[in-house]
Amino acid sequence: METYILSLDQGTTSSRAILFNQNGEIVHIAQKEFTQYFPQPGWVEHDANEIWGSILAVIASCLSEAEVSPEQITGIGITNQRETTVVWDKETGKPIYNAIVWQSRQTADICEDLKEKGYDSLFREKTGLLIDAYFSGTKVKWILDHVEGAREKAEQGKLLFGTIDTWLIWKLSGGKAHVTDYSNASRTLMFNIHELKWDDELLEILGVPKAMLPEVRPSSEIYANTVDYHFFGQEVPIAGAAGDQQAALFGQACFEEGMAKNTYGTGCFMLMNTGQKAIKSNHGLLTTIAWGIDGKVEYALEGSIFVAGSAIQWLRDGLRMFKDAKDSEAYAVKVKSTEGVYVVPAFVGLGTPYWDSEVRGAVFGLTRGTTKEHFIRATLESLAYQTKDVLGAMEKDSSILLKTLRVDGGAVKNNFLMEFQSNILGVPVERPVINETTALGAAYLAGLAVGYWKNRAEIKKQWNLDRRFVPMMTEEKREELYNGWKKAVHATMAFK
Ligand SMILES: Nc1ncnc2c1ncn2[C@@H]1O[C@H](COP(=O)(O)OP(=O)(O)O)[C@@H](O)[C@H]1O
Ligand SMILES: O=P(O)(O)OC[C@H](O)CO
Repeated sequence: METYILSLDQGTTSSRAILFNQNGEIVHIAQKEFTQYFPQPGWVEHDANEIWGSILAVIASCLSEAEVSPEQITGIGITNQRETTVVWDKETGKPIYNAIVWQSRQTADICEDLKEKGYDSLFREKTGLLIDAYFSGTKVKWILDHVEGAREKAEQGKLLFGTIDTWLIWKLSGGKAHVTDYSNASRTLMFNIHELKWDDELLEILGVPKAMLPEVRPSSEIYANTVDYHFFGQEVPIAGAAGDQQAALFGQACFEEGMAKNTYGTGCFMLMNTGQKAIKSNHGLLTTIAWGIDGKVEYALEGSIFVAGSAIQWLRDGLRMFKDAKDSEAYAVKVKSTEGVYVVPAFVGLGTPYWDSEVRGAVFGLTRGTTKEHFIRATLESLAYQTKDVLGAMEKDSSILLKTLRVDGGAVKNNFLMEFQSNILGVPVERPVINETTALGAAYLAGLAVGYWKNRAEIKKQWNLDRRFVPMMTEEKREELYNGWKKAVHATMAFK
């Protein structure tokens, strides 16, 4: 009987169930989208029960479409949109408010207040993060402040908090396990990443009772079995969990210090493994836990780019320049260069290393000769320049020089972009055969816990190269182009 690992990838817009075999190959994928709620400008919420329903639906369709029975599943790995916050009633299992999504800005005022009180460096020091509405801590506070009677119930231990991994493990185990893993805990603004425990001082400042927090566990471990009715009469071990970006770092087999991956989706998330060292950033990066495994935790530096693939969607839907994102490549290669055109897609501000939420997008260098092709090429190039900005910050903070960059996500199919990325970084860019690195990472974490794979050395061998892009540009050209980008970004930030 063939056996598999089932990976549950709970993302911001859809839930997916992916079956992997022992070679780390995809056997089947099932996917389901769910509702996005925008109750006020800048707010983003999900219905945690709808997410749970979407997970049950994709599990059922994945198994039935692949004709795989539950007893063939050796273990389940979970990976999730990070920071998104759920608070629910321990008795009834009902969420007391919608899940507040990582993108949501509804706690910006709470953050301003904390910053005014001078708490920034304390949070930075202990959690590796910045005080920002992005992270879970102020979202929990918001729910406790806004739902009647919630704080009192939380203090009595009647409410539970969890990021999406915690919520799903709790549901799958029929309420047996209230746990999270180190990588997810490190995104909450409440977890001390050096002492590896919930931080009493920060909890006090945020007004979050400790009783509602999950137990923090390794990323690769059996947390509980599923209750059998979810799996048609079979109990299956839930054996691993990690936040989606950290899971992708694992799925890309970036196990050694200095190895990095960049995911090109709606935005870009770039993570560099820094081993057992938590490196403090002076250049606008986050320090985060990559995973907890083999009795220790390993850390990463992380940079965020808010607009990447969504700039290509803007060309497609906003400017109607083409019908399909993939057409951008054919247009870009019709011209030899952008002829000095730069697009700075700061539609929602700029992330690492600028952290400027007020700035908005701009275009520079237009002439009478500028064509659609130049415009498209310049927009694609902006993804690569932003990635170079992040890498520059990483190299300065870590003193590690990157040898190669591993890439994944929707936009890496664009060969022009990948060639340009390698040229502008001056290092090779490696695209793996399996682009579903997030789900694969979670499968590996679970598989290691149940002995489906022996160790990381075995996993490393399964990483297969699809294509390697090597730099062909001269150092002078690279500098000239990148200097142009830096001038464009600084001019954009000056225009407010
Ligand atoms: N060939 C391509 N060239 C450039 N961008 C692309 C290409 N194919 C997809 N994209 C972009 O990639 C993004 C989708 O990637 P995906 O990893 O699915 O994103 P997410 O997980 O953030 O939803 C879209 O924003 C799309 O515009
Ligand atoms: O769901 P994704 O892939 O957009 O990822 C969201 C990130 O984890 C947010 O930090």
